[in-house]
Amino acid sequence: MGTALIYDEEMTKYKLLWVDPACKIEVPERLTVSYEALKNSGLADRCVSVPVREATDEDILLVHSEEYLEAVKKTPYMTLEDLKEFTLQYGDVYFHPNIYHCAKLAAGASLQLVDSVMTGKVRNGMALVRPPGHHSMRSAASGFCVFNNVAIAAQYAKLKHGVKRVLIVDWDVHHGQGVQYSFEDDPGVLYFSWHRYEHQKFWPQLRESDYDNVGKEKGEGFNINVPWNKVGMKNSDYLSVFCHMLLPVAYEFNPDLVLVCAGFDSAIGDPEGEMCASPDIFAHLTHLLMNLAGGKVCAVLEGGYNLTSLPQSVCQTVHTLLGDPAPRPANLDGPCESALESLHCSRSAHRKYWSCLKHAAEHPSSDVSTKRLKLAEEEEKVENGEEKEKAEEEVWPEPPKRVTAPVRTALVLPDGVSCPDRCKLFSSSKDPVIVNKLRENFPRDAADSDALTTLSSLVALVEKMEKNEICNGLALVQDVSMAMTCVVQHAAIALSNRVLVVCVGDVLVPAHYKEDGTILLVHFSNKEEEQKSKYHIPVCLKKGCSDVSGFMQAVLGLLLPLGYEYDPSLVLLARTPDSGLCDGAWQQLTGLLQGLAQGHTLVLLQEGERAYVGPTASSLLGEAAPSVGKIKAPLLEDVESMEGLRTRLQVDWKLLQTTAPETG
Ligand SMILES: NCCCNCCCCCC(O)(O)C(F)(F)F
Ligand SMILES: [Zn+2]
Repeated sequence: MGTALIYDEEMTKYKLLWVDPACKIEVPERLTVSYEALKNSGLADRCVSVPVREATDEDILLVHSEEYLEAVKKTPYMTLEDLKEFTLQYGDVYFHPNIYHCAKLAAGASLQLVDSVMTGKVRNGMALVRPPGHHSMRSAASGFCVFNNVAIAAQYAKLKHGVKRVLIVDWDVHHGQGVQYSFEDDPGVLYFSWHRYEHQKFWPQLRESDYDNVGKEKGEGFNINVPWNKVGMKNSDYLSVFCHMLLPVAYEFNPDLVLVCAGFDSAIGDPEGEMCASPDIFAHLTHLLMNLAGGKVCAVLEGGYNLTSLPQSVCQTVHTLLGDPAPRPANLDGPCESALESLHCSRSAHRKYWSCLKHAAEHPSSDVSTKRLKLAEEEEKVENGEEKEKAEEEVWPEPPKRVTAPVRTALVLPDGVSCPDRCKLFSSSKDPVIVNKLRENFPRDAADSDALTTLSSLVALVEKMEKNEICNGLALVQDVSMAMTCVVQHAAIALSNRVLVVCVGDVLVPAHYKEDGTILLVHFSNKEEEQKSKYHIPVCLKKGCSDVSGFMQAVLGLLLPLGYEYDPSLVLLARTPDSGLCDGAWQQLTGLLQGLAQGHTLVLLQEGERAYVGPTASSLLGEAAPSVGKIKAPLLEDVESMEGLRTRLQVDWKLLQTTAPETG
């Protein structure tokens, strides 16, 4: 299934008609440069074009009051003076004779997107709209927003498509207070937002945007705020919050639909956000959401004011929605102290609502306030001192070209095993160089020509992946350990780069691999094992991988952060029949890991597990993994051992941190 793209140039036909410094950044060019970038890169033509429609009164009244709608209906007939007058009653927003029409199109576009995804016409999609929506409230416009596009879409999905649980991820750099107000008492809508806050000094300067606003009544726990109390947040800060806050809760919530308030003012260069995350981070944020809700992800444009980073971020998002592997993440040097502080506070505030956070360390409330005071004082000093250079002058490298490999998924299968469609059967040309090298390294197995054939095919496959001629692969082998050793040896030498090896079940890990960081081995099993070193990490789950909750929490909170920080050029994923891992969790793992190494994932399955060829291939082809259902509380002893592992590892692996290091 494809990716919908919803855009209509009518939404560029309104603009600010008077002088207002607060609103001048919201210009029609935001939409035109974004759409042009999608056209010029060929991405638009790869999408399914879905037309906009006007939201009806009924649609709009799902969120807004009649009096507000009636008032907005009058604006097309207002004089300039009346429009100015009308605008004064709201904050940081402007009206225009054509904005009501465009606001109906923006909301209608979001509903068209929900329809296309919920009816299975497409798998996911993006709506490029203006005016944006997430600030507008039941009876008020705010922050360039007139109707709350995403809030209307969420209510519409519940009403028209019987969706029970909607996850709204708001990665715009401003707090979507309008969305929070709409759903704060609704356990059927989980709203997650990070936003520039600076201890309530940044617009809209609301006390209820802080981390302790968790929702109310039946909606308690279903509103997550992660305030950024400093500017300059980077890729590591964003990935940390996804891995340690959003994703664990999202998997526990188990949504039927994911809506994204896709604002890109959280990217580098934006005058509003003043953050430092690079545009390609949105490829990873999008990828990390795509195995939720069976892949039903609807991204709706919100903010984004730098006319260079905005189109780049939009393209990164659409590339990933189309299934193209994400580029390797740029310099992840660990979250900053302020981000860890916010992450910790948010996790603590939600401890009692989410079992995945139940063991998040308690945060003594006292020292937050003193800390807050201290930080605020420090900031005063800094501001008066140096002149902040303008965000517009920031420069950053163009996101790397995302070339799709000619072959997506290649399979090495023994005779008689059928190859799933859309996969390419692969066997090496019995390259004598490879065969001879194998004879040297595997004298005992050299006799067995089948093994030799398989191994030489594997080595040839890894070489094709390295050249990006093939994206990912799967092999059914007699002996997973031996195959893994062979690939590891070859990869470490040939790739002269880094290989992440993920073992599920009791695979005999390559004994003699070097300790030089060319291999990072993460081994999931139910056997207590001493952690050998920084690069050999045993993750012990009491009930092994049959405990989906423990396994998924370990994947999200340990494996993903490790993998991102390690930034391998190849991911080798091996499982053995005894692993006990269920299909869903296995496909989630295979799906999530494709966010690394430009999607170069090689899966090794034991001969006897040919039943896994199909499901694994579908995940390698980029199909969303089936949901694993509502994640329950992991076993206490598993949580304790994982927290212990995290504490030991975070010295070397900064993306594992979830709390600010204790400062004096
Ligand atoms: N320095 C100018 C002050 C601007 N203050 C208002 C900011 C509104 C942000 C709107 C947005 O980006 O959140 C949306 F997604 F809604 F468009
Ligand atoms: Zn914004």
